[in-house]
Amino acid sequence: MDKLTLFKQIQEKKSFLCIGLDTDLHKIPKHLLEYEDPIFEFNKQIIDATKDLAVAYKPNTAFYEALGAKGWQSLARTLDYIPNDIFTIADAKRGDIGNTSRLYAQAFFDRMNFDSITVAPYMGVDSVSPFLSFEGKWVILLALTSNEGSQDFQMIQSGDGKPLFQHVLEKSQEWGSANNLMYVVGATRGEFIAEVRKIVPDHFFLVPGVGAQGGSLEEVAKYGMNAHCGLLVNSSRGIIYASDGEDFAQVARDEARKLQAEMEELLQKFCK
Ligand SMILES: O=c1ccn([C@@H]2O[C@H](COP(=O)(O)O)[C@@H](O)[C@H]2O)c(=O)[nH]1
Repeated sequence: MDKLTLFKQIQEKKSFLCIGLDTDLHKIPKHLLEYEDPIFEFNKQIIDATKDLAVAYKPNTAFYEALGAKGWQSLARTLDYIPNDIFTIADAKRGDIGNTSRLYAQAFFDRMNFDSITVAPYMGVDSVSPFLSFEGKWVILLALTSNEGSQDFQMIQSGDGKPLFQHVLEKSQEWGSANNLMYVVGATRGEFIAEVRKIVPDHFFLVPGVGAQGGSLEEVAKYGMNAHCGLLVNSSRGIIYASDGEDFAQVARDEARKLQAEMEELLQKFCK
């Protein structure tokens, strides 16, 4: 999916919501365990209940990989079930020496046909470029993550006074463009979102950290939105585990709807 198509979806749905499918056998409603593939059944019902409110779905691959071959199967079935006009993100945080990265890219882009994958920048250009060579696909590079440990390396200042995340943003612009490269910027890092936006004015950000991690959606939109919205804001647990009863899909919809309604107002206010 290209940038303008993504923006069109955002305009039509009045939403920049990404729903995280962090589906855990221990957290899904007990009655689903009777199904042959409970993970897929859960995802299917969440997708059915929210597909008019979300512009992206983001399965975090760890939740599927942990289940071995069966988990990979549930992931593939889930991906196939997501409507074609909704952007898909493999939150896999990959990156290795070039020939290995190429195989990761083949796995997620050819074998599974995800639109995008999250990639760690730490190993540099040859670890990221193989993902960028896939026409029509996106790399979402970890820039400033939402977790506490982001302080450990991403905030370290080099001799020129710039934090490491700034080097990641600047250097990686030599590798890709706003048409195939997005950045992960955590909602919990509100104070830095404006700075990041100055460095990469046109790129989309994938913003995790609202909901369960406590980041502010209003702040993210105020400091991060650009003329094409430029934001995909993710919520996983806050939506998919809002109820563990038989009503889980309806309650997930209610939570997604609350975020979408807020997003509609924020788009009117800041998307200029
Ligand atoms: O900086 C990052 C990068 C990725 N994540 C992932 O996003 C979701 C967040 O889930 P919530 O339940 O909405 O907190 C999860 O898959 C993380 O692995 C992140 O949180 N921060």
